[in-house]
Amino acid sequence: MTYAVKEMFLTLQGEGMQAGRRAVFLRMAGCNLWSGREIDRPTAQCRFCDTDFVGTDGENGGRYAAGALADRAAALWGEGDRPLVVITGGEPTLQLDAALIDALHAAGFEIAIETNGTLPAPAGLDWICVSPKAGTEIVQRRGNELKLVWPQTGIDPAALLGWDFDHFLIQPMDCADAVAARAAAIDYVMRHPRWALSLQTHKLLGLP
Ligand SMILES: C[S@@+](CC[C@H](N)C(=O)[O-])C[C@H]1O[C@@H](n2cnc3c(N)ncnc32)[C@H](O)[C@@H]1O
Ligand SMILES: Nc1nc2[nH]cc(C(=O)O)c2c(=O)[nH]1
Ligand code: SF4
Ligand SMILES: [Mg+2]
Repeated sequence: MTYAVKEMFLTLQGEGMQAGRRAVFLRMAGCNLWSGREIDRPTAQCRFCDTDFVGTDGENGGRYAAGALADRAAALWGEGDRPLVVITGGEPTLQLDAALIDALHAAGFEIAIETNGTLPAPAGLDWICVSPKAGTEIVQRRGNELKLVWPQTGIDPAALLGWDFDHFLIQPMDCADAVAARAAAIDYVMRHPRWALSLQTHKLLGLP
């Protein structure tokens, strides 16, 4: 079994409740809600994606076996305790399995995942962030944080509050009208204080 990796790099977690932590980002190739081709964006299930997850041509990209992938992540982490890997994509649940989780744990990592929630997250993860997309069926209804990109039509945040998450976050959509999206997100949180604002701080900082 090998994993198709778009890119892997060391940065700060930019989003959510763990924002600011040093982390190795492991971006898996491919997604089940969009092909990643611009020509398909208008008809995709998820149309606001800010990420290139096509192919394996990025920094440290390629096809890896579990042990080799964990070794490369550990090399990127280098020295320093509390190593954290954030597995994202694309949609990481298309590929992530027990063998890779075991290899990353054996290398000493805490493992966080960023997922759209349409597929079950495998057992053994240390942090689960689910980011629901309007019009999709979410099967992963428990985790550490639920991070809703806003505004999205066709999804009622109030209906998500019954799910089993510790944190409910609203993240402004990065889009042509990002100023309006930010205002809408602030307005939502001000009127619904069970939600907190999540910013994409890496973009503000010029980090990957
Ligand atoms: C690129 S996705 C990859 C992981 C997974 N496929 C998902 O959607 O959660 C990583 C995170 O970025 C968020 N995101 C994607 N496009 C965005 C945008 N234009 N503005 C704000 N957040 C965005 C997603 O909702 C998700 O929380
Ligand atoms: N720095 C940084 N933080 C992030 N948090 C979630 C990201 C993602 O694309 O999943 C992301 C990302 O792409 N970069
Ligand atoms: S589900 Fe995630 S990776 Fe897939 S298109 Fe949407 S934001 Fe991008
Ligand atoms: Mg990103």
